[in-house]
Amino acid sequence: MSTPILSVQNLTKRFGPEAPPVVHEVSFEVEDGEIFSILGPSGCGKTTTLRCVAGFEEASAGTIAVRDQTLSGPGVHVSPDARDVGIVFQNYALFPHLTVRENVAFGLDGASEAARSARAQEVLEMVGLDGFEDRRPQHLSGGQQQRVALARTLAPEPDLILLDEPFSNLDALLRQETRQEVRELLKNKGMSAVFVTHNQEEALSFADRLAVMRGGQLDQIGTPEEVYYHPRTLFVAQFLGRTNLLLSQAAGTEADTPLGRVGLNEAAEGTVLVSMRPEHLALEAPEASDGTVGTVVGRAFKGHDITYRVCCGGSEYLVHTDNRRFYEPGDTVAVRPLEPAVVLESRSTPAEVPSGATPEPEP
Ligand SMILES: Nc1ncnc2c1ncn2[C@@H]1O[C@H](COP(=O)(O)OP(=O)(O)OP(=O)(O)O)[C@@H](O)[C@H]1O
Repeated sequence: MSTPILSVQNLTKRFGPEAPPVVHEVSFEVEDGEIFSILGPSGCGKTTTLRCVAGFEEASAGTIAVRDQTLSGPGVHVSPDARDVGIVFQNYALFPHLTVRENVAFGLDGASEAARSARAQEVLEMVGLDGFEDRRPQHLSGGQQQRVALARTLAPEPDLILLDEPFSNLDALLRQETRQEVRELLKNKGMSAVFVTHNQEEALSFADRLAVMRGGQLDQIGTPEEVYYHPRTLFVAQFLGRTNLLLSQAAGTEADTPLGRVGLNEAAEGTVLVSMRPEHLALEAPEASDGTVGTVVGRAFKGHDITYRVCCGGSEYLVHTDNRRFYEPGDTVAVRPLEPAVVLESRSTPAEVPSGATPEPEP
């Protein structure tokens, strides 16, 4: 396999010799051309990890290498400006007194002014901002400012770019559009990126792979599909979207759950907590199903699909279905699992966690 563009091994960062680590033995690798996201709740250590990679923070332990060059390690700390890494901050940090073109040309050194200006122009065209070169940043929309910040980072063609919550200042529609455009741009240029966010949907739709972080550690690394459909911990299962938890008795690759006997994604024994996404359950007419009988207690119609809340055996479950068949609150239905349940390695003992639908993930 080729050398990863970024390799972070056992990175630990503490602010003060006696302070507890805010990043603790974090390891991950980013392949060439890959968009990698670090996803986690506020305060879990995402920005600190990114700042260590950029060189703004000195690692307390562990190593950081870009291609074959060690940037941080025992006795090594390469300064930020000597790292071939570009960074896009949350607030864009554009210079208000410079034009868009000047902002982009600012980071290009070595060349003549004419050459820098020409390069800035080229990158501005690439991000769809030709025609805006002579404006000042405050006369641009949030999405356009975002693209100026990105153009400024792309102009020196760094090996790797780091993005810290880059879309957080944009409204929902603009955020979706901008991140699609940025993703296409990075992919067209074959650039590698590490992108930090607390927004689940953003990480799932923007990244090729993501790491879920909590309390300074990485719980799981995988593709969006892997972490969403095969969460390894209770935290990952709950943080990535709503799910149903089922306290179950496992015997090999099957378990008795409150929704009947189901297959498991991996062998387990004894009392286990398993997760089943709402879209992996079906609602059926009870007379034509061998599913678990329950009562519809709520329904959220979303146009293309419907989420039902169904009460079975005293617990409420979420079932996400297409809208070919309608049920009303009060209807008797059968709930049938469509896919194997996912065994969670919960850090809390399963008995503390009741069966049923999880609440809305934060934030
Ligand atoms: N310079 C610093 N000195 C002391 N503590 C710090 C410093 N910078 C960050 N921290 C602490 O480290 C922890 C992790 O912060 P960090 O900014 O990395 O989290 P985050 O996951 O990026 O959060 P957010 O999404 O809110 O930005 C927090 O408890 C924060 O208070």
